[in-house]
Amino acid sequence: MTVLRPTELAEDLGGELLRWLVGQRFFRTKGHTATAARTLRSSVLVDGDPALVHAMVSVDGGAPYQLLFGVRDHVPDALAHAVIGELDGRAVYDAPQDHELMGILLDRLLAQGTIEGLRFDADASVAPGARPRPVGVEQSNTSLIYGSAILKLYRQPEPGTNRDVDLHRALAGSPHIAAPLGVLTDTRPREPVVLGFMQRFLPDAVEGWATATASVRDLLAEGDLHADEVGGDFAGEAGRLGTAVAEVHKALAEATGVRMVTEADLAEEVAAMHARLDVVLSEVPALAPEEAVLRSAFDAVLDLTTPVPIHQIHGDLHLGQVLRTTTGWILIDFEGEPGATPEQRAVPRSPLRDVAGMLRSFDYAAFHLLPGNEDPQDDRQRLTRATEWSDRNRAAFCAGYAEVGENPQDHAVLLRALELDKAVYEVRYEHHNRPDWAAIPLAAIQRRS
Ligand SMILES: Nc1ncnc2c1ncn2[C@@H]1O[C@H](COP(=O)(O)OP(=O)(O)O)[C@@H](O)[C@H]1O
Ligand SMILES: O=P(O)(O)O[C@H]1O[C@H](CO)[C@@H](O[C@H]2O[C@H](CO)[C@@H](O)[C@H](O)[C@H]2O)[C@H](O)[C@H]1O
Repeated sequence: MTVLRPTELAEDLGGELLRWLVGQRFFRTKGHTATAARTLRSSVLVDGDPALVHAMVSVDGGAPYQLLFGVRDHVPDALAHAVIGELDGRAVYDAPQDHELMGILLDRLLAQGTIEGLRFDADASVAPGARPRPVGVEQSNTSLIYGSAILKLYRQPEPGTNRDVDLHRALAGSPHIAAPLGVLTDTRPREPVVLGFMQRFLPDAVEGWATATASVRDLLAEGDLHADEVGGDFAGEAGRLGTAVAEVHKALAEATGVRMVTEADLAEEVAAMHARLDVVLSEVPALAPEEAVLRSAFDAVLDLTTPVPIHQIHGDLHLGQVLRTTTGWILIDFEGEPGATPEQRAVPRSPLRDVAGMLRSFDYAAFHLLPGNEDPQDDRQRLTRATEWSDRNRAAFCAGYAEVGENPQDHAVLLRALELDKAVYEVRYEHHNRPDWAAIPLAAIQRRS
């Protein structure tokens, strides 16, 4: 049985596909109307009922998205929510949600190596026959768990080398990463595109955000106790996390090279901070009162005289990018700064940028339960406790980091500028994605500026 017209599946689905796409978390151009989808490349990976079509689809001429379409005569109830549209009486749906098709896909790739231009290079330990399940957490790409392995399908993969894969390989052997197991590549374009990355799945892993926010909830529930008195105190974990991040930085510096920052690097960094602020100010007027203080915090970096090393870093570090396992902290997702071009992501940066990202995350964890509280008395008490939690864990993280690397607090001017720059980024992110949370980074800027 052949599948509809795979080379024009996106065009044939038309408005139905665009409506579905704009509602997906991986759709990057939020706030814009999508008007036309074009199939750049497609392959039929499974033919029959169900069928599986892999397609690279560009929306309004932008960088293509990796889409996997399932096609069935009758969609079972369990997949009804994944349906995108209907063509010639057959339902077309988001195939990563179909464990039957995703299981067949892995088996085919493992058996043949390359199928319709898609090549899977996998470690011998990846066994066929596993049926996947979804990760079940919010994410920017789409990951599937196949027994002891997890496969991340990049939804908007870039041509050329893939930073996530490269840095995991550079860190091979580190106890703070999940071991790389395989790479799925689209070999058809002149410059191959990494479509997927398989890693060891850590079944005992809990996201840092979940463990940190559980601790905050404990504290806020016990209004009369201090952060160091409640059972769920997080400071020990924050310290160990700081040490793990410093160890990853040390390994990255050794594996990818390190040099001292120059005046030109600093000037470029500061110019980028101002440019980001310009954009956010034009979109979020509530930030305007903080403009002068922010700009002077950024400019202070130009006068730095203490030497600062720069090298490849994680680039997007926050509590959602670290997993606590029974053997310690693991860092995941080395794709780098969100929204940046591959060239910008490849630029060596100060490891303090990652530290700043994590400090911002402690602040988020501490304050995310506060907005919307209507009792002003209660508000003051909870605000005090949240501030205490944030200060305690930020300090513990830096102390843990200083056991291996330089003490981040010895670089107060740069750290402050990087943290404020991250908060400015977050104001925009929240404004577009979670307006109820925009108050969290805004309040942080007001407190720290
Ligand atoms: N090796 C792993 N073991 C266990 N869970 C993992 C692993 N890698 C990722 N996860 C889970 O999948 C989620 C998404 O992974 P991530 O690489 O951050 O994807 P994305 O780039 O789509 O955000 C993580 O937050 C975590 O819950
Ligand atoms: O999912 P990504 O890694 O691409 O990151 C984006 O989404 C994050 C939210 O999931 C967002 O992070 C912000 O909120 C977190 C709490 O949900 C907090 O821990 C982070 O510190 C804060 O920056 C991130 O900014 C955005 O790029």
